[in-house]
Amino acid sequence: MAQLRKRVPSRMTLSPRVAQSTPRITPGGKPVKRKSKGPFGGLNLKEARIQGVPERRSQAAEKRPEGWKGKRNQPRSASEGHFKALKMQRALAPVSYGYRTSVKERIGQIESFDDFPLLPIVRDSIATQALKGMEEIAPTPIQCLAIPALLESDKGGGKTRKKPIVGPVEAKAAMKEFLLAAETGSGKTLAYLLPTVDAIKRAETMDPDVVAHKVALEEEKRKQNTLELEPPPLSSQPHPTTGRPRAIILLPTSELVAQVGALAKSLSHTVKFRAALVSSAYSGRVIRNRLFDPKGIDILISTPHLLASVAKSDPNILSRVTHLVIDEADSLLDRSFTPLTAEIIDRATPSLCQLVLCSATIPRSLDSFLRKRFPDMRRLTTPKLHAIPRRVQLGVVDVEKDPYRGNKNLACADSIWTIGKAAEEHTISHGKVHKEKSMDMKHIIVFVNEREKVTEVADYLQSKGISAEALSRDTSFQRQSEILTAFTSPTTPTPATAPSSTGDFLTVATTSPETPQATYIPANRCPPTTPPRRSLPNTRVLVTTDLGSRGIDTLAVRHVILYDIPHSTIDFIHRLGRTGRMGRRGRGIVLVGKGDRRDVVREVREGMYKGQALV
Ligand SMILES: Nc1ncnc2c1ncn2[C@@H]1O[C@H](COP(=O)(O)OP(=O)(O)OP(=O)(O)O)[C@@H](O)[C@H]1O
Repeated sequence: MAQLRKRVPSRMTLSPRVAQSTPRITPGGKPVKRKSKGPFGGLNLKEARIQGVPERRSQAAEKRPEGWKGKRNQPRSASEGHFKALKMQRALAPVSYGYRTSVKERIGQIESFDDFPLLPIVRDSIATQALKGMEEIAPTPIQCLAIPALLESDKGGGKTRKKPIVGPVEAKAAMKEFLLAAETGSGKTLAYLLPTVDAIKRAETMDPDVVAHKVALEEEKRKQNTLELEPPPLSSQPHPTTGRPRAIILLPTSELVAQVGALAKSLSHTVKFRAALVSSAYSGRVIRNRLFDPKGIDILISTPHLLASVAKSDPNILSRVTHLVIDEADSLLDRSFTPLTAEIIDRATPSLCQLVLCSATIPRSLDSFLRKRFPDMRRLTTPKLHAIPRRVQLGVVDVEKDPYRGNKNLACADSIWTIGKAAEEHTISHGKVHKEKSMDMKHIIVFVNEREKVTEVADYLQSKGISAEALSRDTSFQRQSEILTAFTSPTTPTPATAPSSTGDFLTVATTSPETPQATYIPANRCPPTTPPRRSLPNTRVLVTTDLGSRGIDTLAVRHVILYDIPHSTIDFIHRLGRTGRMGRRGRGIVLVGKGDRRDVVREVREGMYKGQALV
């Protein structure tokens, strides 16, 4: 037995080679793979290779959010991850969630315009001029961010830029650059205008030329009074700012020049500065008289086209500019405008103290242009940038379904009739007399993608008894101003008195993520098909292209119809931004037909419902 034990080793004894790896080469000379599967696959291993149990993650990995797939594949903003169709287009530059949160906290600390170190005369003019007639005035988020930053930079604070990266001329050492970006209708104009006016007024007392001119004027006046001579024309010398403004505001269209110009003029009545507006809407003589008024100009408001052509014949026009504002910067720095705008910036740079760009959207192309050209630019963006406010609801009309069967014009007319009739019923149900009906006048903007379509759609709507106007580049400036006046004066009820969000919108389904493709249920009445025997007396419609989507302060507009699906989220934001301005409610209706990107519409709608920034 003892002998037997010696010859047969115990079955419980491990092989002395257990820790050695399997011979790598077979007798035939081929490499051998260790079998890891099978019932004995896990035996005789130095490490337990247990499958299905996650390895311990590194400290850095533990900090990363769930579902992290590497930096490149991650959404760069909080909302980006939810959009699939929109991600294909990716039109907008992302703004991080962390930045939005930190800005929100900063904004929360400011409650009143009194919190800004504005000159008292400028501060008082906000209530008496700029926001006349409004009760309980408070700064909006972009005003909370921009006004203190721009004022501080004028006093010498903040980052400065030494030299331009691109451009022929060397920059003055103290030039500071800002990008103001905030939702549509959020008061960006005042956000840059108030600090600019403030800076102009402060500089006035320090400009030696202006001081000398003032002294000369007073001297002349004194002489006239004492000698009692026949009054000669006052000072033969024009003001130092004649033809050489201190501040310039650039806007893409004549309509916007008129709009911003009106605001600047209203402030000038109390703050006492000279604002001049020039655009192609005015004759050559008017432009010349305004630019070379012997009393001088403090702020010039113009389009880049006009200013560039003036600068060609009179380069001095840009020689004293200390403040340059490029409003609607996403348009003025797009492919078509950039050469003109960039040339103006370059020529003004030697004297510039402050360059301010302002926009409701930061397209990716603008983002990369700015990073290259103005790497030190300070970005002031609001927490809700690129989000369409939740108070704007979006309904979808399926044009392919009955009764439209692919007829978009018919669907558009029927939507307008529904809105108009609902308003009429609302007026009647509230027992208003005929005279007061004008109070409930509905202003609707219909957006089309192509200029050629503007007149066609307007004509069709007119044939259906709807008061529709076409507004395009072909419309004369005079006519454009007349049409726009009706849409820009705030005749619609204020939010406090506005009808309920469901009361006057009978047939278009409201925004809900559960029914993103909600179908338009036509009203019981048929839309008019014969020449208009009926008409909508309380409804005015404007049919336009992108021309009417930028910057126009259409306070009276409660409804926007997207006849065509906008080409990008940028256009969605600007077009829907014509309604729901400054805290008002608004409705959008999008007409979806054959071949239209329903997935894009669905995602925009979902994003709006959740209050997310679009991508
Ligand atoms: N602090 C404020 N309180 C109330 N209303 C304000 C305030 N600031 C501006 N507004 C009003 O808000 C409206 C929209 O302002 P503004 O045209 O400057 O918006 P915006 O942000 O430039 O819009 P868009 O991006 O469409 O150009 C104007 O009628 C303006 O008078």
